Amino acid sequence: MSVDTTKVAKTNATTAASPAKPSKLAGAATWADERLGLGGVLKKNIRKVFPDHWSFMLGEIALWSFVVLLITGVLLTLWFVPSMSEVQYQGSYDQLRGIYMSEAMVSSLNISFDIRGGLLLRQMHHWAAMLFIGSMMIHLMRVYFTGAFRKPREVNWVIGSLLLLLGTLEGFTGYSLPDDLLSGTGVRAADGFMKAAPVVGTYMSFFLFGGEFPGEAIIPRLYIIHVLLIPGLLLALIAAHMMLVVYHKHTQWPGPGRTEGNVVGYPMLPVYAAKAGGFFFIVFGATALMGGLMTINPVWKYGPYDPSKVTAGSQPDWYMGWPDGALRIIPGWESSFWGVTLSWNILLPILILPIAFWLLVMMLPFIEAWITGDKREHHLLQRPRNAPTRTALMVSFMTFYGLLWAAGGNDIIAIRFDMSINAITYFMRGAVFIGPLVAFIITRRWCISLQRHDNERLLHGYETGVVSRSAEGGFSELHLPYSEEKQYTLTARDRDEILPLASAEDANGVPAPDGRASKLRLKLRKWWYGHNVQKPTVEDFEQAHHHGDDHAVEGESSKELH
Ligand code: HEM
Ligand code: HEM
Repeated sequence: MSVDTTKVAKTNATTAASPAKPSKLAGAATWADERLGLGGVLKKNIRKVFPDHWSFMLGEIALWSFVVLLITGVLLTLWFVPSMSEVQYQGSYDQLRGIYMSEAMVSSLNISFDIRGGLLLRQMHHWAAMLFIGSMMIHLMRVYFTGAFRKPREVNWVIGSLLLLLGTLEGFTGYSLPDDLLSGTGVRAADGFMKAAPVVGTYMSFFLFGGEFPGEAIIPRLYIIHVLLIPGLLLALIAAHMMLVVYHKHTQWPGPGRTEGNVVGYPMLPVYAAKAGGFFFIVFGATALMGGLMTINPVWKYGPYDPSKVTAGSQPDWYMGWPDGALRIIPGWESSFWGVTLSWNILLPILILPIAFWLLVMMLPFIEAWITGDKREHHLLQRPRNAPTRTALMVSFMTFYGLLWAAGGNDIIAIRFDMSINAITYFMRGAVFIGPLVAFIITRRWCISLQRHDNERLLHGYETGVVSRSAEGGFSELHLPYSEEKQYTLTARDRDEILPLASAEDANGVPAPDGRASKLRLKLRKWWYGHNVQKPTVEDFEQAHHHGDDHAVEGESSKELH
């Protein structure tokens, strides 16, 4: 383990360089350095220290699954034909031979049945897409739950939110490409959603489809968006995301020797590069295994897109499920103005809700900072229990998302559990509002009890399970103190402070222009920290250890308490 003691703010401070050995490699390096100035950049970063924790692996899974997507995607372009011209299928899949379909669908079938390793590639590409979006979401939660989005990492959070949006769009354009029944159903739904937009809707649809739906232009257009436009944007944003991780330095968990001003971990070279590089092969191997063993998107079963067939028995990829759920449970609200119908039942769940929810998630770091007034830099992570309101907020978002997602499968729930689809719809209409509220209350209380539990153990030691009987006949359980290291780690956190606001009035009693906002802010600030439990003071420790605590066994108190 190395400790990087440079101040975090001075992230790019250079260290003294050792003279390079004169060798062929050094000659080449000097040649490149003199022209590109890479030496300085490398010197700064090659020994950069990266802290270690299993949860930091989630961002890496997103990164490496993106690389797998790039590799498999580029290979797929060798055989995929993005054309809607109708041809007769003559390939080796018996059941569809002789049927007319688009060249795109024919090429997808050929990739699946006639090109050696083609099905593996398609399935690896699709599984990698699942892994990419899934790991990105779990990574988002880890960053949020541990407070890693706080100053100075807000911009990286915003970049991450853009990545999430673009990744979802990339997935949608991807599974629209093979032009099978699932693709067509999805694209047709997108056409309907667009047309629900007031005034510009029909124009947008005509613009995208190059005329009336479906036309002959949509697959080539989606293809360019899928293989060029969005991957280019993703690549640029991921590069910026990584550069910011290096620039800010990675956050770390508190522990002995770790402060807000240093980073404890392994150097980039050789340790971290080897670990991360090796991890790429694990992600690649896992995707290959899934692609090789598990069917995904069997386009041959659905057949080519046919507007007269309403259902393919197919579902969109899971990350599209939640707006679909909102669409399924919203009442059929519509209003008419001057002969124009506004379809709220589509506008709200598909256009307004996802954008509003995404904006809210993107703004979370700024909302929290506005409420708490905390302007400090944070490089030490927080345990979720030590930020009860924040943790509860994300759990309520997850509940909202999960319930809408379940509503997206209302037909499957109805069939599998032999239930009335109307009953499920009515239940979900209430549950999406009540569920998140209940989840919020339970999580917050849960976190606060966990905080109490921590304090209890810090002050009175942990239960050993050893019960002893006193001379008087009473029973008591032996408690032992935590190790000094653990005590330090548990108490290495700030006290929550409800910072005062600037006065709502000036010296002459004139109310400040944002007086109302300030009052609201103060109320929210008090609510945010609610009943949080603060870490014990030195006095608490002394009292617990020396004044009649039956359970506590003499132990060391943390010397790091403030
Ligand atoms: C974040 C990145 C990406 C995601 C999430 C993604 C997602 C998808 C998905 C879900 C499919 C449908 C696969 C299927 O038919 O089962 C697909 C198909 C395809 N993707 Fe991607 N993709 C990504 C990047 C790329 C890149 C970079 C390329 C090429 C440069 C590419 C090329 C293709 C091609 C050619 C197909 C059609 C293959 C076929 O279905 O037969 N993809 N993509
Ligand atoms: C294409 C998708 C993404 C990739 C490839 C990616 C990759 C990474 C990697 C490798 C790290 C460092 C290791 C780690 O902490 O896991 C990281 C850190 C970070 N990511 Fe992402 N990420 C992605 C999406 C997101 C999203 C959706 C968010 C949030 C909205 C986000 C916010 C952050 C933040 C704030 C950090 C710094 C965390 C810290 O220093 O503790 N990322 N990302």
